[in-house]
Amino acid sequence: MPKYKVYVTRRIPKPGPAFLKKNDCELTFWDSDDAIPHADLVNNIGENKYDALLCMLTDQVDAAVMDAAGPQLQVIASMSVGYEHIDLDACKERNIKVTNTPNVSTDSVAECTVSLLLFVTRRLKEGIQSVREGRQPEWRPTWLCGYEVTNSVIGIFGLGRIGYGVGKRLLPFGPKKMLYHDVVQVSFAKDIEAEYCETLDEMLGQVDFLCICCNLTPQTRHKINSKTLARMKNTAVIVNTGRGGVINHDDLCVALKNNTIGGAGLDVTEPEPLSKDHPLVGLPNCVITPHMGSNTWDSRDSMSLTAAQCIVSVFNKEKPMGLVA
Ligand SMILES: O=CC(=O)O
Repeated sequence: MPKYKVYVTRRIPKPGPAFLKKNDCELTFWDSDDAIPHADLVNNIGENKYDALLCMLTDQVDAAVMDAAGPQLQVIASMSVGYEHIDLDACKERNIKVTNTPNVSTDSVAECTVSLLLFVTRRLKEGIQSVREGRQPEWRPTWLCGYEVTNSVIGIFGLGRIGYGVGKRLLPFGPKKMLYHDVVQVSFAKDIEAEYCETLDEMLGQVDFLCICCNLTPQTRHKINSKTLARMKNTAVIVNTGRGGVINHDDLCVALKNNTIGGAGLDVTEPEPLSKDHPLVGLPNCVITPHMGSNTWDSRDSMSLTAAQCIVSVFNKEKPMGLVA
């Protein structure tokens, strides 16, 4: 009989489940590629049935889930970097450990950020559409011109691992300046020649490219809004691979429509998924991808394994590598 029981809220890549099985765990899955509805999670987690919950960023893990699970539940391991979907206070009150999967999606998300940045600034969406719709004119000297990263000012909002990874990748393009804003100044910023801006406002007025790589917290929620957008250059491009909630989407839509900013590349939106009828979707200067920053086999296999390793570390009374709280 396996010693531990783990509830997994989705079908996930094999390395995590394989590791858990090797480490004396029996697994129960929400056997689907779609998210488990909250009511089903509360229902399925069953009192004192599970020692661990392996969840996704789409699962709202609140006190109701924890109470349904009962005191048997030792750890909630999210297969994600973000953990705003987990009620940390409720976990603390119940002495439940929370872990995430840092490091293993840094490269994939940083690569996605740079891809979006280039895609938007070089107006590739409009170019592709013109070909698809048979509107491609003969070569024209002033058609669909964008801006280069070379000699630009890049601003990184949130210089954690991913923000740093973005800076590292953009530095070889030869920007004029690299800036960052975060709650604290960090020493590794010098490796990417990034200067600290104590306030976001100080950074926004200067940047040609704003890369949003921060977490969603009460402090960052809707930090990009009509007021802050008004500080930006009308050619500036915003790329968001952090969390959709950092941007007020109504305000962004107005700014993009009025061309008071240049463009946006959004891998994360509010809400997710975004309806195809959302006003941002049809804008020529807005590229939206469906939260696929970490969609590489390397990242997803490692995220699965890391979440599993965190669970086993908690069982073994060791400090898990992705300990959040
Ligand atoms: O958004 C993705 C993650 O948090 O891992």
